[in-house]
Amino acid sequence: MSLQEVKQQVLEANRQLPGLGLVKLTWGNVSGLDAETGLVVIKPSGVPYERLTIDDLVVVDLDGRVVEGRLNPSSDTPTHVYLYRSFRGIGGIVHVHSPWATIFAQAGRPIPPLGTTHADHFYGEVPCTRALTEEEISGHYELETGKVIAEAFRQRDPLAVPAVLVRQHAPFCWGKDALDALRNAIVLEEAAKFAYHTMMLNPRVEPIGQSLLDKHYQRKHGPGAYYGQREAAGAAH
Ligand SMILES: O=C(CO)[C@@H](O)[C@H](O)COP(=O)(O)O
Repeated sequence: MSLQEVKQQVLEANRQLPGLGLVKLTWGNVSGLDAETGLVVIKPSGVPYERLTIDDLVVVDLDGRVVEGRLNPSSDTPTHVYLYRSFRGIGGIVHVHSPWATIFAQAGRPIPPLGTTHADHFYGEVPCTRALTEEEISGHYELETGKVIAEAFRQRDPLAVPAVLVRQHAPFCWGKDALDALRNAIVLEEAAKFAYHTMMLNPRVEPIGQSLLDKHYQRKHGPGAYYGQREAAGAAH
């Protein structure tokens, strides 16, 4: 994918956020990585989505330095570039304040796999990070947010569970590109809503078993994926 194509995808994904109910005002941002150049395209800070144009997007390097663009990049840019450096193989990141996932983040609770909706996209629990320390909050906050996310994935595969809840903040999701990351953000919000109500209805509910988790995750992911049409096999749905 060329840098121009990454820009187009990042613009499209950012502009879809409000209509999908994933953000209010400007409470979110999407970025995409051009693997060929190692450059990241990200939304400008504080610009309403409906006014966003491709020329407003900002291009930064993997250290977060602006290489193209007349506007300030998203305030969360240090978090995005830290995750691109930490999680090999991801090509898009979405940060939103979607209500149900944000409720879990504020409560400091992970989202357990309670059903196949979850299992189709996340191979296990979606973790919640620890809270940032006073020192981390008063330091380089957005960089420290990236570090606390990476810390939560020391024993997890970020490609198998492409989402996290940042405690007392909100979710970050990722994928093979910006639109794939957006799909994961959509599913995360649904999984969070279903999990919240399921646990309210049945406080003793247990996570699904390994066999159902394997079956549903592997229908859409990996060499044996058979969901959808052949040309889309392996693509996220
Ligand atoms: O997490 C937050 C606010 O809590 C941020 O996501 C902003 O709400 C979006 O910032 P910009 O991308 O517009 O700088």
